[in-house]
Amino acid sequence: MARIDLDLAHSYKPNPKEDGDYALLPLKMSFVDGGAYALLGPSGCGKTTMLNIMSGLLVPSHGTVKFDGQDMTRATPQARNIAQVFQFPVIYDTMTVAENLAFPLKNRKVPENVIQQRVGQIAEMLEMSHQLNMRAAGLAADQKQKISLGRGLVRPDVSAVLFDEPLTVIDPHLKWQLRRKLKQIHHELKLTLIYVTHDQVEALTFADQVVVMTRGKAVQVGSADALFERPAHTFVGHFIGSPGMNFLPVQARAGQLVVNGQPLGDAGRVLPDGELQLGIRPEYLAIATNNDARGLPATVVQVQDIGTYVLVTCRAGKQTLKARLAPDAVIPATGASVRLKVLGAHTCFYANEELVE
Ligand SMILES: Nc1ncnc2c1ncn2[C@@H]1O[C@H](COP(=O)(O)OP(=O)(O)OP(=O)(O)O)[C@@H](O)[C@H]1O
Repeated sequence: MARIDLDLAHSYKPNPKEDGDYALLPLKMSFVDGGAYALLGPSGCGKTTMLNIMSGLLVPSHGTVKFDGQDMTRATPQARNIAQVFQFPVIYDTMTVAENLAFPLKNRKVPENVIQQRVGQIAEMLEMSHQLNMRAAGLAADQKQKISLGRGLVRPDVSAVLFDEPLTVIDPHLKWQLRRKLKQIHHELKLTLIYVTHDQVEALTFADQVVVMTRGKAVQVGSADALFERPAHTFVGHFIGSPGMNFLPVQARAGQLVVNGQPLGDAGRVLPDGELQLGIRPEYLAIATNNDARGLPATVVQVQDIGTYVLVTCRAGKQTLKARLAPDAVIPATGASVRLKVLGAHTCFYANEELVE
C-alpha cells in the first residue's frame, strides 16, 4: 500500500486558457495509506479524470502524482500496482468464480497455498463461498460484479484499489448490503480504497474521508460529520443532506445582520462586513409558532409527512427555507405565520461561496 500525493491539474484541451478548459483545476491532495476515500460529485465534475490519473490510465497535463514520495506521473498502471474496479463486470466468463478471483494472484506468481487461502477469505467476505466452483457465465450481472469487486480486493500488496461507480449494475437491496460490506472489508483488509460515486449515501456510508467535487474543483475533503456540520463551500451544503442546506442572503455590519431590509439580530460571532450567505441545515431550523418576536418572519407554504420526519417549507420574502421536524414536534399548519430561528450554534456564514464562520 502507498500514500498517494497529487499536485496537478488536467485539461483535455491542448492550450487551456480559462478555468472552464480544465477537467481538474489545480489541486493538492493526499490519500493516506490504508484510508477509505470517496470522490463525490455530480456528473462531469472530474471524478473519473482524477481516478484515471491515479491509476495511470491518464497522464495529467500539469503536475505530478507521487506514490510514497516517488514520482509516478508517467508510470503504467502495472508499475503502480493499482487494482481497479469499473462500473461493469470485467471478468472471464469461461472461468469459475474461484479461478476469476485467483487470476490477479496467479498473474503475480503468488504461491498456490496463499492463493487458495486469500480466495477463500475474499469469497467469504463477499458471501460467494457457495459459488466458488460455478462458471461465471451462468451468473446474473450483479453476481458478476461481486466477482469484479473480489478481484479488486484479492491482492494484499496493492498500492490502492480504485472503484469507479462499482454498484451501478447492482439491484437496490444488494447495493445497500454491499456498501456496508465494503466498509467492513476495508476495516479487515486495511487496503487503501478510493471510491468514485455521485451518490452521497454511498460515499458517506463507505468512506472515512469524502472528497466533494464540483466543476473540476475539490471543494472539501472531510468526514461525513464535517461535511454535514461545517460545509466549507455552499456547494457542499447544497449537495450533502436531504434536503440540502438552506441559504439566505444577509448583510452584516459590525456583527449585526439584516435580511430583506429587516434587522435579524446579533450574529454572535465575528463576521466580515458586507454581503454574506447564511447557511442552516433543515435539521437545525427551528420554527416558533407562538408570538415570539425573534427570528425571521415567514409563512408556511407546505407541510409534508415523510414518515420519519415532517418537512415544513416556508417562504420569507423571496427565500424558501425548509425545516425537518420530528413527527412529535409542534407542526405549524400551511398558511401559518411563523418565526424561523436561523441563528444558532449550527449556523454557517459564507462569502463568495466559501465558509467564513
Ligand atoms: N476523453 C475526454 N476528452 C475530452 N473531455 C473529456 C474526456 N473525458 C472527460 N472529459 C470532460 O472532462 C470533464 C470531467 O469529466 P469526468 O468524466 O472526469 O467527470 P465525472 O465526474 O467522472 O463524470 P461522470 O460521473 O459523468 O463520469 C467533463 O467536462 C467531461 O466532458
